Amino acid sequence: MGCSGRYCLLTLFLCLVTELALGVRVVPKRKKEAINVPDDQSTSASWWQAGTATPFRESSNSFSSTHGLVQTHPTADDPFGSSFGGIGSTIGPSSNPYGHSGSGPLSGGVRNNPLPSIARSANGKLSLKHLDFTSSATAELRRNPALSAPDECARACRENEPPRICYYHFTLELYTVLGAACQVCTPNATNVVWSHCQCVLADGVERGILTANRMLPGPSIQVCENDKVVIDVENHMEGMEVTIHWHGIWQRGSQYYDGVPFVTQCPIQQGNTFRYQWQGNAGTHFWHAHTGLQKLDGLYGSIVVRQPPSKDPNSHLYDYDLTTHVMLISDWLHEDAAERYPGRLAVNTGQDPESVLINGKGQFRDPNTGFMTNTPLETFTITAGRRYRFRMINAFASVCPAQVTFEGHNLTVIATDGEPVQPVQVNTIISFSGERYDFVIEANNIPGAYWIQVRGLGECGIKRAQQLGILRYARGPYQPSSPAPTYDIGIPQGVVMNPLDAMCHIKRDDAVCVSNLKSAKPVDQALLQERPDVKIFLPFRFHFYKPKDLFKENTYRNFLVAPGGDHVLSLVDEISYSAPPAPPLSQMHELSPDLFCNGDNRPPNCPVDCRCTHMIDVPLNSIVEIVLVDEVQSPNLSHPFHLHGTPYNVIGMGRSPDKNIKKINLKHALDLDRKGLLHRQYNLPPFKDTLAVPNNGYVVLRLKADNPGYWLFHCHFIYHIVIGMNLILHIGTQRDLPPVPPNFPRCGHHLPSITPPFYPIH
Ligand SMILES: NCCC(=O)NCCc1ccc(O)c(O)c1
Repeated sequence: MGCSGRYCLLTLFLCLVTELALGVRVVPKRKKEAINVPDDQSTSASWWQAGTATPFRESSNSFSSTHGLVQTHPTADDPFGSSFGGIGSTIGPSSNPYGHSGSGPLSGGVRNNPLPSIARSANGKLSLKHLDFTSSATAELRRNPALSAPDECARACRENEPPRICYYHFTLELYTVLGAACQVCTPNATNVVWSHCQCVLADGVERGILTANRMLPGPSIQVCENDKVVIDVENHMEGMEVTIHWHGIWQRGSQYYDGVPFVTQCPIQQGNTFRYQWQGNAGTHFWHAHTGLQKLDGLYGSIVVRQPPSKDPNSHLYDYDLTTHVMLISDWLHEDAAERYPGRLAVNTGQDPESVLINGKGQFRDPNTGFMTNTPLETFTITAGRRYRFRMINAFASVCPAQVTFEGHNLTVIATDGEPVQPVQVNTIISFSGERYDFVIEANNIPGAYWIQVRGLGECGIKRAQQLGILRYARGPYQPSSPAPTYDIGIPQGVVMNPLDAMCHIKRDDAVCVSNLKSAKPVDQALLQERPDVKIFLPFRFHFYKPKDLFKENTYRNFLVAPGGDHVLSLVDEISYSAPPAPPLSQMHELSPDLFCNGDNRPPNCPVDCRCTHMIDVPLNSIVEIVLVDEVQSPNLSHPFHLHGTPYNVIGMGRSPDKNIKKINLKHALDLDRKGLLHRQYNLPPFKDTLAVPNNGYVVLRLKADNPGYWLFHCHFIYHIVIGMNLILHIGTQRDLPPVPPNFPRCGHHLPSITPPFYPIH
């Protein structure tokens, strides 16, 4: 059964046994030419056959496939056609239950199918596999004819087309990378079995994970602007509660479905299903768990809300906007994220990831043995002469910035965090947890295969975490001809989008700061008046505990053991956020006002133990300015702050102009502001919802508070969230909110009065 190679399935399992001591599943180093199994081949078991040539593909330039889904336009370069205006057909998941190609472990064979709303499998039967793995999803779609399936929603968007209701069902489970499902996904298996393959490969290293629908990333949501998106989240994670946040979706009118635990909802209990529903604002977004550390264990996936080309100011810059050209990058551990929290002192210290994944794929070189896994790398296919919109999502959870570079190709940035910007051409993009960058790649090089490098920067430099992918021209070779870039000898970086030095005000041609970007859509003039209605300075830092203060008897203070062994707590405006026992959005009247605090109203025990629900009230429709000031005393960190509910405009960004100031702080920032020395520029400041505050620097943000609700504003690093680097921006009053949905789940303490014991009954 496909076990013809030198390393058949059985051998591999023997390898596993011998490698158990390492806890790492590795395969012997392969001949160089076999490093990257083209992902179109991953319908075969070729990735198991380490070291062997891949017979029918290495020499083949055709689209034909010996099994699985068949390319229906075998002679065309690019079978997408151009009948859908500037967008091109948006396809891929149409024949793939995994959502975009990258999300399915063995996807790729389904790439480039033209736009049928229901895919045909090789045997010609209509395939319903996109519906879900669960019969409940299929049942819901059958029951309600108003609902559209994922593949029907992932389409080219047209003006005047009626909106759809797009239905998704996520089943969340504890699961395994390289579990026994991977034995089922063998060659010669029928297409149906392959299509339902539940094998998660990640970087080829075995571990326990959390999954939605047994995929990594989880299902991709790809819809058109104005579609209604309905997601039933069924929690089957043993002993875990969960919420899912739809990062970048504003939730106007659907405040209850923002997915922040104890802010907008009670977490979904094990065994329960919670129905999220919202209408998406256009752009590249993503979803992820917002509870605990679950996101880092695999609970994330892409969201793309497309528009008719006429509504995108940059649509003339690209020919195709394919479902398969979503690039979700994530950092990856080889153990549960909770193993690093609060943090260990001897082995596996700190929270830095071992690895990086591109659409859940990658390879890993074991630093102890030098052995490298041979799992498939993500491959994006393009055709010479065409221009492609790529949608990059930084789903990192750790503190590492990510640097993305494409060999031999410029990147024209056209949007960030879902919002269009005037195009700028760069060669490499540095992004932080929670950011999205959309860029255009023109297939203008020699048709071949080119490396994609994603390098973890900052603390990730210690373990040299990186990942590779391949940009491949249709009908060209599958393997890049150049040597694989390494961490230390990478693809030349050229012009950098988002340089870490944040030198944004000098003229330079080697970098573009976020604050240099110009919005490609108009900015409300009211936002740009000199005096905002509300101005909020928010310094943030760590509190470094002395261990003897931290471990006092009868105290249980929150902390993280940072990579250097420091025990730290997060403070925003000297307050460490702790969640209330029930969400203010739905149960405010039951919450004691004493729980809440802010800079004007800190609890009496501050700063010694300053934990409370940090909440700042701003009036509905006010113009708000927020100045974030990095008071963190560590040279390596820039903290990305994400705002729920509404985007902000980036008015300014920088560092102290005073060379004598070694470390910026609130007092100095106030001083600079008084002197008019905080950089502000009002000419089309870009919209963002996640922005890294430069190390030892500041950012100036503006927003119109016109979406009432309780919106979390926080550092997007997952281990900083759990030690309190959050606050709630409360816009408007209870009266401004839509009513609590009927039967909305409730939570809170159970502290009844203590009743006296019964008299014993004889
Ligand atoms: N006196 C400098 C030492 C220092 O800054 N130590 C903490 C840095 C830190 C904190 C939290 C993290 O999550 C992290 O990765 C690194």
